[in-house]
Amino acid sequence: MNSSVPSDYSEAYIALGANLGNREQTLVEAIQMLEEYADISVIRCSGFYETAPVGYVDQPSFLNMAVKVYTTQSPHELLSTLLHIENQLGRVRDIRWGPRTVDLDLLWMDDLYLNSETLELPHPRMHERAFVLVPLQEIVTADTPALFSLVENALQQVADQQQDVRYAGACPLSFPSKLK
Ligand SMILES: Nc1ncnc2c1ncn2[C@@H]1O[C@H](COP(=O)(O)OP(=O)(O)OP(=O)(O)O)[C@@H](O)[C@H]1O
Ligand SMILES: Nc1nc2c(c(=O)[nH]1)N=C(CO)CN2
Repeated sequence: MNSSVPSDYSEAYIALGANLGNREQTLVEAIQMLEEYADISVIRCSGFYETAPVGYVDQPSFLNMAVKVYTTQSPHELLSTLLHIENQLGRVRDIRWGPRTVDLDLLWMDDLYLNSETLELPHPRMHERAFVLVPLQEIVTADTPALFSLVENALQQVADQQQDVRYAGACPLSFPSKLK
């Protein structure tokens, strides 16, 4: 648990990915849409990473990144927010792990372990995906020790994937704090 998070707020980490359309613009729009919620404050944003598709490989390469937010939304509310933003940005679900205009996954929220029908925390596949771990490593600090160690350890396990994840530039957004 990160003791520097303002009281009443949760700390959450979100992975973003896109491999259809104007990927960079869509990812930026998704972050701006998150920031428009009065009860979500984007704290930190990784750079963009060009990544080879994993799982279903016959599809274009992805742009991936990760953001850290503070929020007073509950985990299920935040998941609904992410699904709503995906829909607003034109996400269509057909092939599992297939091409998408945008994907928003909730990776971690405080130090919660959840296993409900619609939400698992931490995200059950994050530790096996360099396209998640490399951007996440950019924004996680030792103030969040459980996540920090998870990322360090998991990255060693996926060292063979690291050539499939290439830094592609800084996030152009900055976030004046909305927190009181
Ligand atoms: N931590 C989580 N973050 C996002 N979705 C989750 C999470 N845990 C469970 N889910 C559920 O997974 C469902 C499918 O999500 P989605 O279509 O984005 O999967 P995917 O991105 O194709 O695959 P993957 O889950 O392997 O990343 C969501 O509707 C949601 O209910
Ligand atoms: N490189 C990359 N591969 C993927 C991605 C992704 O975001 N990036 N998302 C998937 C489903 O969550 C499946 N495969």
